[in-house]
Amino acid sequence: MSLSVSLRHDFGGFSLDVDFRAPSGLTVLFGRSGSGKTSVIKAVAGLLHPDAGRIATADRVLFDSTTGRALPVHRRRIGYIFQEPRLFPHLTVRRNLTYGRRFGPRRRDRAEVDRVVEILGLGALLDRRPGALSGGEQSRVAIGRALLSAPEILLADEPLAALDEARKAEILPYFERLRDETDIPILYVSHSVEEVARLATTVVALEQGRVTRSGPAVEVFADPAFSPTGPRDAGALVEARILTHHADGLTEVQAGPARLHLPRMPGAPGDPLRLRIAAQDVMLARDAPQGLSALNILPGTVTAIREDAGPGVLISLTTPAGPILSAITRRSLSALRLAEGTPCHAIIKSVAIAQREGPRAG
Ligand SMILES: Nc1ncnc2c1ncn2[C@@H]1O[C@H](COP(=O)(O)OP(=O)(O)OP(=O)(O)O)[C@@H](O)[C@H]1O
Repeated sequence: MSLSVSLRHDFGGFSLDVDFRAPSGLTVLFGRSGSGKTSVIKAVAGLLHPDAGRIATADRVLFDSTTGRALPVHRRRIGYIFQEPRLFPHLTVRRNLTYGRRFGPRRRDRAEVDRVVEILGLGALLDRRPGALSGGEQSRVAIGRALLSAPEILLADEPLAALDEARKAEILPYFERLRDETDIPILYVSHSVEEVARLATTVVALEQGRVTRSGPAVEVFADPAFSPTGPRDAGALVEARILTHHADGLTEVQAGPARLHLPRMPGAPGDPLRLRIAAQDVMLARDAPQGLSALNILPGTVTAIREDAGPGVLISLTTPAGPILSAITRRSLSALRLAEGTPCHAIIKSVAIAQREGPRAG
């Protein structure tokens, strides 16, 4: 299932003109405050009538300005997760979850409730009222309620913004499970690079009402032109799987045909990991280095160079582990005579690799 969004709208002082596809998985609408993220979400939900455009899933048109079709909000089959949980304080968790839906005693209904309760780890909370839940638990109930509205699309507008770091860490794994275990497209608004790096299957970057970059998260993060908070924070994403935990405290992972060593990670052999390798933590060498303390050395080829004002440059390279970014100085760029197509070696300090894609919740 996928969602395609094409819309134009003029607010007077601000205009929105976007065109993107959200395949199944989690698509992060990413951008600064005022870039138009919420307006896009509202248009998909039916709360904003764009001047022109078309919004459709594979089998349903929600809005089409050329035919005049505009499904009302309640017929769009959308689950909406807000920043605030907005639960009914006088109802139990169970009744909050099923509110507004006629859940009968049918086996299928019960199985659906059970599945959502399991995914979100709500089993022990069902008879409590929201007042007796932590902020993170309330958020999980709100996510469950959105899922149980049988949505074809899930919209989440900065769902973690109101939570502290500990609560965010508690909820993130549940979004990972939703992404991996449901096949509805999830449109997720965020301006946090960490959330995007961790959750996004697809990234749609917005600036002043326009899409500046969109595509699979791994490709977008490997683009040296995509450094939303400046080159200092640039970093590539690498998809990997745990191979072995070694006795000396290192975990060995497989990334494509390459193997990397990282500080011990929780998780079992076979578990997937998404690694973020900061460009600042990757050095480059023309020849295969010898006698270095760094454990991870990958052969690569330069694919793009971004030079801005200032002493730093960002280099993108293809490696067997996937695309990697490296931040080096302009001086090193000329000393190493790097250009597109130059073969070189990326040296990654093992401690530079962070961010586990789990732990599995529930
Ligand atoms: N109904 C409206 N009338 C006029 N201008 C509007 C309206 N709704 C939004 N805008 C303007 O459109 C721009 C984008 O707003 P939007 O809420 O979509 O941004 P955002 O990226 O979600 O921002 P934030 O991260 O702060 O929530 C802003 O400049 C806002 O002032």
